[in-house]
Amino acid sequence: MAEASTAPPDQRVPESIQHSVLAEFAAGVCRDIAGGLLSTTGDDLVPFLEREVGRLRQALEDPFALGEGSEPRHPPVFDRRGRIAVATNPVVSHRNAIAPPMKLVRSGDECEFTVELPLQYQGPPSKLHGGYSAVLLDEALWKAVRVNVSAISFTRELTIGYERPVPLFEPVTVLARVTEVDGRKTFAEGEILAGGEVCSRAHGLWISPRPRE
Ligand SMILES: CCCCCCCCCCCCCC(=O)SCCNC(=O)CCNC(=O)[C@H](O)C(C)(C)COP(=O)(O)OP(=O)(O)OC[C@H]1O[C@@H](n2cnc3c(N)ncnc32)[C@H](O)[C@@H]1OP(=O)(O)O
Repeated sequence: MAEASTAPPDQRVPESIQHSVLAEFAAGVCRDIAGGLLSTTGDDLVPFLEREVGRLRQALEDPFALGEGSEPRHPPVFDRRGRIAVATNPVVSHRNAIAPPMKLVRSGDECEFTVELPLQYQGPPSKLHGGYSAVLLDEALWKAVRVNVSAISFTRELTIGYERPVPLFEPVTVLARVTEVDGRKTFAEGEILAGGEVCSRAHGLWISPRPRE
């Protein structure tokens, strides 16, 4: 995700707040369509699609129906070089239709996220696809590293243990923390929990690139 910074004085805000709200709403409709296409069949399919397209059309005609004064969660920002950057992150960005999105609820020595996964993330029936558990944990552990280590780091190793299936359609918690910092290397660990029980565990290594010569 781009690092937020103050916009240079000679540049305008990249888009109005209402357009950012609209873009995030549209991403939400896309998510609902993605899930609905997997659970809606036969004669129900066309009315389902009409309903979803209708929600989008109504929002386009009357953006204030989305809630006057509502704030976008991830509006475009200016990066360090003053360029407009959309938050593309495929796990947390409200603007990215393939992100669930996972929400950061606590940040510090330990980072805590919450997320509810719909049908498009299914592996076994009503359970999360294992590869997607790794995606959630990679993001959460990376965030813990980002919050606690000043240099940007990239995932070098990630090991996942699958102890119980992660349920779909209910809130799950993802926890992450740094365990050791050794020069450019940062080690972190974390878990996915459902109903207070650990479903998956992860540990891994994040490395910040060597400074340029
Ligand atoms: C402007 C930027 C904005 C960025 C925004 C980001 C948004 C991200 C969004 C969220 C994204 C979520 C996250 C994502 O998805 S991040 C994306 C997925 N990750 C990647 O694409 C990373 C690909 N890999 C690399 O680019 C390089 O390998 C990096 C830069 C990571 C390191 O390459 P470099 O060549 O520098 O290092 P090295 O490989 O020689 O190793 C260095 C040292 O480490 C030691 N070592 C290795 N393995 C182990 C081990 N298992 N236990 C103990 N030690 C180990 C090794 O022996 C060596 O030791 P020494 O010889 O120094 O003593």
